[in-house]
Amino acid sequence: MTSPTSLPPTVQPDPSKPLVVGVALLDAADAPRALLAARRSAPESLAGLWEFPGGKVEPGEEPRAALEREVREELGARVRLGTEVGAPDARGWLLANGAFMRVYVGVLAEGSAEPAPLEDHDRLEWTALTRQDLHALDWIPADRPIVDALLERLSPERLRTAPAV
Ligand SMILES: Nc1nc2c([nH]c(=O)n2[C@H]2C[C@H](O)[C@@H](COP(=O)(O)OP(=O)(O)OP(=O)(O)O)O2)c(=O)[nH]1
Repeated sequence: MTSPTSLPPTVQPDPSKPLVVGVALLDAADAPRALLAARRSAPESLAGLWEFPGGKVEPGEEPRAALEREVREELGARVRLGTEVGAPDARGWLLANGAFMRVYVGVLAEGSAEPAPLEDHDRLEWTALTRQDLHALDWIPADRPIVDALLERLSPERLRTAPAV
């Protein structure tokens, strides 16, 4: 399946949509080499596309707590979250339906189970942190700029001065 590489320019923010949170789950906090990409199994419109594990923040929930919950439910794993992958808009990354998504880097918490595709996904892939390998996946189009921002942030030059997580 092929998908467009960018969002249509007509997407408008929709404040009625709940915030979405996603994790850029790395294999290591120091000198990471791989990112866990997850392939959606539903709904039909998104099935087969790759994404950052996560989901919608529930009313009254704090974004990071929501993300820890989503990772527990979807992957059966516990994460240690780091800082946010900064978006051009303070509200987060604009998605195709007008919702915003905030993305945090993270690693598996000590003693966590290995992630498994328990809910919403049919495949998980530890993918090399290279432009070529990451963009070879058929991402939800709105996620491609986030992949680029992540690669920029994890560039060797940046990692020399700031830890990944
Ligand atoms: N989790 C996630 N959702 C994304 C990404 N990119 C993107 O456009 N989305 C969209 C897809 C969905 O419309 C929405 C997230 O919904 P979801 O189905 O993952 O949320 P959820 O787990 O809370 O599910 P539900 O309660 O609605 O069933 O954000 C991404 O990288 N990760």
